[in-house]
Amino acid sequence: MIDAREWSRSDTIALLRVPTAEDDKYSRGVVALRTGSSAYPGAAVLGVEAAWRTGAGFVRFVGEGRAADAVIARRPETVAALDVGSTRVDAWVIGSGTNPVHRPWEEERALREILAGTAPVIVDAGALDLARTASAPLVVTPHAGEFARLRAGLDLDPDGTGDRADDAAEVAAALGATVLLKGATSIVAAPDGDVVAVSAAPGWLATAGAGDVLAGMLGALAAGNREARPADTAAAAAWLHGYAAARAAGATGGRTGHPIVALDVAESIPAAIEDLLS
Ligand SMILES: NC(=O)C1=CN([C@@H]2O[C@H](COP(=O)(O)OP(=O)(O)OC[C@H]3O[C@@H](n4cnc5c(N)ncnc54)[C@H](OP(=O)(O)O)[C@@H]3O)[C@@H](O)[C@H]2O)[C@@H](O)CC1
Ligand SMILES: Nc1ncnc2c1ncn2[C@@H]1O[C@H](COP(=O)(O)OP(=O)(O)O)[C@@H](O)[C@H]1O
Repeated sequence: MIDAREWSRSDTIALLRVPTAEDDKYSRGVVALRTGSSAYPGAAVLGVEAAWRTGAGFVRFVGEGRAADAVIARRPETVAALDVGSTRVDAWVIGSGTNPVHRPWEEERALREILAGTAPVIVDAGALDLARTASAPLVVTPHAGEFARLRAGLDLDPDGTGDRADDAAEVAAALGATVLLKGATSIVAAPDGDVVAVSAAPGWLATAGAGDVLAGMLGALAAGNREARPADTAAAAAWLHGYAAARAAGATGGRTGHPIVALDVAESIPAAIEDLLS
């Protein structure tokens, strides 16, 4: 049984970058999201909002129709187009708000190209089935239901051993990728066998769209920390996500707090970062 180390507030602070006079919008990190769909346009909005609020210098959205319109209506700072061409991308986010059962072949081809690239890719929800085909550095972000499906796709017992750290480490080794297994306590397993547990979040965070917010945050942290280990970036994103949720819910300092929605978490990220840096 793996003994997962608990990820801390100070571990998270070490991954937060304060921009300097030498920075520009590109050096702060360019995130591209290929997320959302006509069925789930909101997931695209949540991820884009979270990426901006986590401090990305440039957020691109790849898509069209309802999702692209909703993204631009909420965040006109975003550059939306049908592809990124040869422009710089420091990290990709794919899969949130998509369903592999309804994936057109052009979409699948584009996702496979991203997964064959060199920039790190955050693989969420409806793109998880493609993770095993990737050569790019990956962080996969399944919830418990998606994790069981991911294991089945790797010919592993979907139920695992019941020990989440062991089970996540097994998937990380099988994929050669970092696994962020979400839950009340999230587990981050690196392909080298290192496992940490992240438990900064209040129960109020169990709300639809919270995972879409996390994917956008992780994209921004990965884009801004290109030298960091993907597992450290993933753990820092999960901790900051939990802390931003606690702040949004008024559940810090031992207080019980109140209900929140996913967009509240994204909006609370800047103040959460300010707290950590002061
Ligand atoms: N506003 C938007 O646009 C939003 C868009 N979204 C997008 O929707 C898409 C579908 O994502 P999804 O997670 O809702 O459904 P799916 O992956 O099909 O699995 C659901 C089944 O898995 C099981 N299950 C077991 N454990 C579980 C757990 N811990 N957490 C959750 N489920 C768990 C459980 O089975 P049960 O336990 O009920 O038998 C459940 O019935 C995806 O693209 C996502 O990005 C959402 O983010 C919402 C906001
Ligand atoms: N009981 C809980 N306490 C704290 N955080 C939780 C709890 N349940 C889920 N979470 C967190 O909420 C988020 C839910 O993500 P996910 O299931 O992907 O939702 P969605 O697909 O609707 O965006 C994850 O970050 C997870 O760690």
